[in-house]
Amino acid sequence: MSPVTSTISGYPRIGPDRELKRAVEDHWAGRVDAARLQEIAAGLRERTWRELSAAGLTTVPSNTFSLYDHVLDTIVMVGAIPERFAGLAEPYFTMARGDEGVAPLEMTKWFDTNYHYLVPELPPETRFRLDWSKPLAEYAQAKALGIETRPVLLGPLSFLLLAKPVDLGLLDGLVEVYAELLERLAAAGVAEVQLDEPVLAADRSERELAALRRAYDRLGDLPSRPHLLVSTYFGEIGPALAILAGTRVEAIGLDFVAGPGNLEALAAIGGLPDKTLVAGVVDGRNVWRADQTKALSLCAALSGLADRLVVGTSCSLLHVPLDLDAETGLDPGVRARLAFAKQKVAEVVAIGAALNGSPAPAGPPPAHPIVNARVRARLDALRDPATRLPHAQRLAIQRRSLGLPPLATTTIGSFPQTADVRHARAALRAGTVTPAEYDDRMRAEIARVIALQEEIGLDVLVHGEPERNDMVQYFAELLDGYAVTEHGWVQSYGSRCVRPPILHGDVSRPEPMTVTWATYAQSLTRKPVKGMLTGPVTMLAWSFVRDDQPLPDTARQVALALRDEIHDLEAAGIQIIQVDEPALRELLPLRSADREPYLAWAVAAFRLATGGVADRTQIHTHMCYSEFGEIVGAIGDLDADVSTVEAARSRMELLDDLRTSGFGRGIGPGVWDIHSPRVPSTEELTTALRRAASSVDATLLWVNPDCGLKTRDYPETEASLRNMVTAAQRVRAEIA
Ligand SMILES: Nc1nc2c(c(=O)[nH]1)N[C@@H](CNc1ccc(C(=O)N[C@@H](CCC(=O)N[C@@H](CCC(=O)N[C@@H](CCC(=O)O)C(=O)O)C(=O)O)C(=O)O)cc1)CN2
Ligand code: MET
Ligand SMILES: [Zn+2]
Repeated sequence: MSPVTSTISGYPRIGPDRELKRAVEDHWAGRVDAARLQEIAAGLRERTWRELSAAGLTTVPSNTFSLYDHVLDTIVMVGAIPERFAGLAEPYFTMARGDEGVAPLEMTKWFDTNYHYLVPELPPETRFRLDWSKPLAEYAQAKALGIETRPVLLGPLSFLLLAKPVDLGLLDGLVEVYAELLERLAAAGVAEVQLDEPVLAADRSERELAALRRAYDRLGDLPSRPHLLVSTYFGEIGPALAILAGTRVEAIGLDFVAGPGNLEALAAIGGLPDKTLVAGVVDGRNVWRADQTKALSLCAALSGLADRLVVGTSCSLLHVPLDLDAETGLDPGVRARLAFAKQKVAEVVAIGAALNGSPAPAGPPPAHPIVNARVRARLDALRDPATRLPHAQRLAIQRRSLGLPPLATTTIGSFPQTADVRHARAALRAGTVTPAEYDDRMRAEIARVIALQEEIGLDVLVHGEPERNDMVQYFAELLDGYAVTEHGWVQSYGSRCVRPPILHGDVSRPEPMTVTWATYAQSLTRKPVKGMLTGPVTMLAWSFVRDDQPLPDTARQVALALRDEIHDLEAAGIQIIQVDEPALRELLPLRSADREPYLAWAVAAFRLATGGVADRTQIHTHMCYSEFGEIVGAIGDLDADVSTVEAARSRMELLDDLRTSGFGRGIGPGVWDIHSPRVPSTEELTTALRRAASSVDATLLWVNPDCGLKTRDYPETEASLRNMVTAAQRVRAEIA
């Protein structure tokens, strides 16, 4: 058999010090021109290719870089820029962010990750046209450096199925654009192209599978084209495997981490005797070092199931931080078990070398996770922890004690994270301000935010979350069993990044985490101030989690810590407590058969956290994503009194889902999209509220933005909130 080779399917784009974030944001602010931005981007790409090729990978990918998002790049590549952006100075960034006159494209989660992509808009009359400048330029740039690369493209079926509306009738036209692209890339010297088809990890209809066959039969039959690698990731490929095996594509990429069943599936079709298998054995989604023994025996089994074997990552390394070497503050016992992107590349190379006869690399040291016997005993004892009255009765009690108007106005929690606030935190880290001085600055910020909300006339206030670097990291820093990184940034959307904490042991709460901030804020106003917490599912979804115990067990530990926090907030006089679960939808399994058990433990964890409060305490939750319909039942099962949800970018589609499900609880459909600096007018907010009030009872309807305001600036935030309060007053008067 031919020697085993190695590759990866993608790499972080943001740079070791988030250079891309800074360059792009400086460009938006007018401080960096387009040419300089391209130069910085080219420098980052060069660095990546040199690093990957020096690490010893057999093939290095290109076109995995993006200034904002690779789906947006694909929209440009196939000429699917919607009419309203034509003729603008910078259609690319305007599609992503919108501007005063133009609404941006909808943004949503990339499968079950915390990465967000822009949703292609494909009206039926769409005519695709090739713009191959980006993949070609990146290939040529690498080639000029002496590095031969494999351009990575989002495959045509995934592009269509991620679009709105989904119209398979557009497939043939789209495939012709890909055909033209492949022919041109071949002429430019490209030997192999990777086409990503992650949609194959989710359930697909017969029609969609037929479309897959048609697309790859056509591309496979092209007389002059590069070799084709069709990659799937984030799960098991299912019936699409036999279809792809029957086409002329030369290679198939499978994820053996999220999709262990892919091994059996391969065996069941008799392997890929005439194809290359790119085996995703190193986890691209988590930060634990690979178990080399396991990986080697898996690869040994796989090598009998294909003509050639390539060792790879389970998916793009976009989802893990760049380099563990940058971390100096981690506990050595935890650190010794970690691998970030750079280290994972080395693992891929080492596994490949071992399969070719080099000595096998050492595996990670054994784990000794923190075990907290008290937490385990308490969880065992808490069997049915919910003690509340049915929600309709609770709402009546809360209505009397809170005395809120119909269409009550509120916000989702965070107010703009000003440069001042971030500087203060940076100064605390650097030791140039003391913890007491830092606390004073945060209190001053909270006082300012409370006064502003009073003045604008909001009904339910928030403290603004200035003390939180991030809604997950903040809690991870205060909980035992979690570690945080200094430089472990991962792109979430566009220029926005997060440092997912690492949950490595049993979780417990040494002391209250939010009570002093919440009670300080409440002391400044007679209006109710919401306590603000991050829910158990989101605390897991946006962290790297231990893989030595089932996720539901870990969720219960986090939930217990939150339950204690909620108890303390209630005891301190906080009447409304919001437990954010923006990631509830994100973790929904891609295959429908796995959804019910997931939703059961996710809902149980939320209820464990929130089910211990008195009936007069109002529990809110918040979620931000579209495609709310799929989980509307589970949202009811959470048994929160009020749910505020994202709705603006998807034009309030969720109201229809709610009407048909008989929701019956408080609901705040977000009336404006906070991902864009655009200020919504009073008129458009009024229209949105009228529409909402026509499907939801006014006493159940809340008025709020789509999500927290931390990424916005003050001028647009104030203007938008004022318009929102005016719109709420108008519609209140109309229905009175
Ligand atoms: N974890 C997570 N996932 C999420 C969300 C979320 O809020 N959190 N929201 C949804 C949308 N995703 C988002 C992801 C990131 C951000 C975001 O604002 N990120 C910030 C960083 C937030 C942060 O960690 N801030 C730190 C560090 C800030 C920083 O960059 N400091 C400078 C120094 C700054 C100074 O001196 O002024 C530095 O370290 O170099 C802090 O405030 O302490 C950013 O990219 O700019 C927003 C939304 C879905 N997923
Ligand atoms: C991504 S959901 C954000 C919820 C959080 N309370 C905030 O307002 O920032
Ligand atoms: Zn949100």
